[in-house]
Amino acid sequence: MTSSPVVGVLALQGDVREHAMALAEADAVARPIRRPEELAEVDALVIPGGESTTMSKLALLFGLMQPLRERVAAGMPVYGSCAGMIMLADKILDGRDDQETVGGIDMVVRRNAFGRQNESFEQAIEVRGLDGGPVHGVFIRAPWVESVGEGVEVLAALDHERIVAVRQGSLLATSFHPELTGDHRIHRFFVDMVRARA
Ligand SMILES: NC(=O)CC[C@H](N)C(=O)O
Repeated sequence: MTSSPVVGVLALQGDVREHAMALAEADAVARPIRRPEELAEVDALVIPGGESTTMSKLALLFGLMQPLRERVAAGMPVYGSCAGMIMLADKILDGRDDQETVGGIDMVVRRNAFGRQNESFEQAIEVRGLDGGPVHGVFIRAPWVESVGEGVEVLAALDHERIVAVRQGSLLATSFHPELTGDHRIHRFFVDMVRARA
């Protein structure tokens, strides 16, 4: 792909603008996505942070859940941060009973895993495959990955224990919010994944 890939940002809820700006910095064309027709037109998608229960509800209401699953099954690259990570999990813990996910990554993700004492915090994180030193990890009522299946590559873990970044094929997920830091390396990494696939 020589021209810039078109990357949608799921715009039902959450920090859409920040991701769109980070994608633009990473040389992608960003577009907000609210309808299935819009989803059909993008090369890849970012699912932002926000509230996964609300996002799930709105995705069902807007008729996006099934098209999202179909595009993921067809290999569309997707990056999910925080609530977006939850949306990409095949299985979640501590979700709402009626909460659905898009799925695609063979992992079990626990919502709000860091608990009350640690609802929001920041920590430097070494991410596999990312040059230039650790990223500044911003965690806001963040999930962690409780377990992963064989095909999932662990890219980062806190204290060698809590998994906070994973990749499975063309799907990427982080517990933290790189879009809030001004460091666009994660978005660039994702846009490179999109280019590599084209
Ligand atoms: N910053 C976030 O995206 C928080 C995620 C939120 N706790 C959820 O369950 O969806």
